[in-house]
Amino acid sequence: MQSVDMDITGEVSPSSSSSQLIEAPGVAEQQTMRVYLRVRPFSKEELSEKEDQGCVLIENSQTVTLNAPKGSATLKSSEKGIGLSIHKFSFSQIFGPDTTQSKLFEDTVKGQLSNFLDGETAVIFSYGVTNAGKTYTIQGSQKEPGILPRVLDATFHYISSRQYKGMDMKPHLRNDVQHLNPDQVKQERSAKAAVFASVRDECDSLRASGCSDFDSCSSSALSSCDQHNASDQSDCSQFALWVAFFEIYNECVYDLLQTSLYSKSKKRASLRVCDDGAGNAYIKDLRWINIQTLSEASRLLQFGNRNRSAAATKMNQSSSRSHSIFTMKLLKIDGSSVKRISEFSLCDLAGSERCNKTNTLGERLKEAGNINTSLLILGKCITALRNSQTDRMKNGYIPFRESKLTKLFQSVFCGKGRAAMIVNINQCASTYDETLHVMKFSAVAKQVLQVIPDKHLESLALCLVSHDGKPLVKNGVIASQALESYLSEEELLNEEDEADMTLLPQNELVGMIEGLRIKLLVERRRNLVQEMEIRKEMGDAMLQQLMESEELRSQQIEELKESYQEKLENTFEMYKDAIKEHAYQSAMNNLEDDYVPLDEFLREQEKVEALKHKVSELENLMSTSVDHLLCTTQPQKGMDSAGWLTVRTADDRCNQLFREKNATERMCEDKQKLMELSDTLQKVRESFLEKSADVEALQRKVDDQEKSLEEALRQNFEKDQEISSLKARLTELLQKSPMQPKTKRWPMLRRR
Ligand SMILES: Nc1ncnc2c1ncn2[C@@H]1O[C@H](COP(=O)(O)OP(=O)(O)OP(=O)(O)O)[C@@H](O)[C@H]1O
Repeated sequence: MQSVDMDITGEVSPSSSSSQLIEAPGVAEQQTMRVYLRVRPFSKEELSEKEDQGCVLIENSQTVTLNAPKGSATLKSSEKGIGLSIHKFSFSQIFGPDTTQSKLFEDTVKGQLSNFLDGETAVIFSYGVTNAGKTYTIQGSQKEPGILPRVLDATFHYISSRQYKGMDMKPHLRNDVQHLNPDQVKQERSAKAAVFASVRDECDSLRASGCSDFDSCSSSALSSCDQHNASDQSDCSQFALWVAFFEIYNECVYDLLQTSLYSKSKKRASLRVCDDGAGNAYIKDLRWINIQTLSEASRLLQFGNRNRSAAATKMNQSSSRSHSIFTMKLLKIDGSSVKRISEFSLCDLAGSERCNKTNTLGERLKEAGNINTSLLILGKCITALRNSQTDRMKNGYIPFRESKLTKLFQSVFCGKGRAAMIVNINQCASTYDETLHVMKFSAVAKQVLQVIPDKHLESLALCLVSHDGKPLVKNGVIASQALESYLSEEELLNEEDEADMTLLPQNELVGMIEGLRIKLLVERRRNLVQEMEIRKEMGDAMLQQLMESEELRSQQIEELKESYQEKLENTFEMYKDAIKEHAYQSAMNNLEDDYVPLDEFLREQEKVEALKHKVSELENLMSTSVDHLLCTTQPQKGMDSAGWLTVRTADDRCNQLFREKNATERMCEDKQKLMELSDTLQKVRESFLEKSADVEALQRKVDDQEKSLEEALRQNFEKDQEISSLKARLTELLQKSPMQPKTKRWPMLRRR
């Protein structure tokens, strides 16, 4: 069963169309934030992997339907009755897979570009999951240059003959200009030359290999910009274009145009985001380079990209995990003064899906958390802006200052420029759930109203704004409540966030800030003392608690060890006794009656053999004697006394033989008995061997028991050692603890 969800924001109504614009002459202009959708085509690999499952259906130029494919979490949830399987969204304009880069530029950025050339500030976010085409949209390829080369090309086309060649006026802070002296100009030129020198060789080889180089990009798409600004051509102003390229990775800002960045040995330094004293965030020490041709711009972009991927490789990350931002500042110069500065930033945001991955660990977890933070805060800011705009009574806090990205573009969201978002999606079934998340985020962004003050009425005076972009000074009077929230304790203690106070132009403000600085110092000192006291107290209490629990634990372990040892010893003794008893009983049962020592048995056997031998000899002798006797004892007629003597002798001999025969028969009986005895002995011997095998098996069992006992004792010993090393470490840590006054550790201590 499928159900249809019509997003509140997705309903196609005249009010939500791209052209929503409320304007009154001389008054601020209001319009919803432009959110465009770009659907990239399938790659060959994706088609062969059957990623094309009709998940994305473009209904018309403003409405798109997402159908959850098989296996997606969305479909599974909808089958369980949670959520829906079809979602409809509307956008300012939708660009299908066949859209060319030039068409995208024409329909999305060209308006922003005109405003930029006209003196306004603009920012374009390229948002989406990894591999959705964000970088392709911003940078493009050599054949199909993206938005950035087209904006640069159009800008150079616009300022062509009115290029300001001197490099003595340089962007400073967020909206200011610094006038450079000849020495500084020289330094500026040599710094620029150094960057180009290091990138020249590589660019030549890149060009030779046909890699991305928008130097040769067509300028046909830009002709209408000239017409739009035709009126400007008439005045004699000149223009200087300065660019910066940086990335935000793990909530740290890195300059991508620093030559030292490419060094393999050096750890790249992160830059601070500061406040210019007028409520505008700027990146301190960010390198701005004055460019005068498209070729220079192309080389800088390549240099930055190379730095980005080199840093990414060094840190084993993917460049898609950082936000990369290319910013242009256009200075309109009249004689020796700058009439206005406009800014155009293109943000290639990190892949949004990283926030949802839960199987990340260590560095990756931190990275995912930080990407999550800045995208989440961007989402929170956009939602809070939308809420505070839809509910007039609501004056909620907008967390711009919670991430570097939103802090940098706070002023744009608060009406000092125009923001637009190009949402990039692929149509792959495997990334459907992430794509849906992106679409939901975009739907909220599309509801944000942008209030653009009429530039002619805009005051050139510096103006402090609070978190939600509201001025802190109204008609020269400081809104004390707003100021309290602006300088909250949290912010005061955040060293990274400190503003460059000395740069404020108005004396009263400087005085006020000086007062606040003194107050801050006093507060800090008080906090530090308090912190040390509490730390000491907590440390002592913790140490005491740890010692006690440690003692208790050692006692328990000792007792446990003893009881185990006793149990094992008892069991061992029991086994030993049982085996002995068994062996003894078996031996006694079988050997008690029949036991004949082996030597005796062998001697008896020898005797038997000797007797056997003697019996056979006697038998032979007897048979020969009888035969002889029979022959010789036949009474013969006329036998004399000698003959009778012979007969008598024979009788004697016969008697002797008879006696000998009887003796032999007795011996035979003896032999028989001995044979029986031998058999019995053999049986006893076999049974003895069997019992011996049993005894051996039991012995082995006992040996095994002994080994496991030894193993248990060894483990106990190792645990003992571990406990003592932990004790030592704990003591060491506790000794160190009170010496490190880190405020950020307090929540942990409090939890305990
Ligand atoms: N509109 C398009 N037409 C043709 N190819 C495109 C289009 N959009 C993106 N691609 C191609 O898709 C691939 C991914 O695009 P890309 O690198 O711009 O994505 P990404 O969102 O920036 O990814 P990551 O977040 O990883 O940097 C690239 O090979 C790119 O050339």
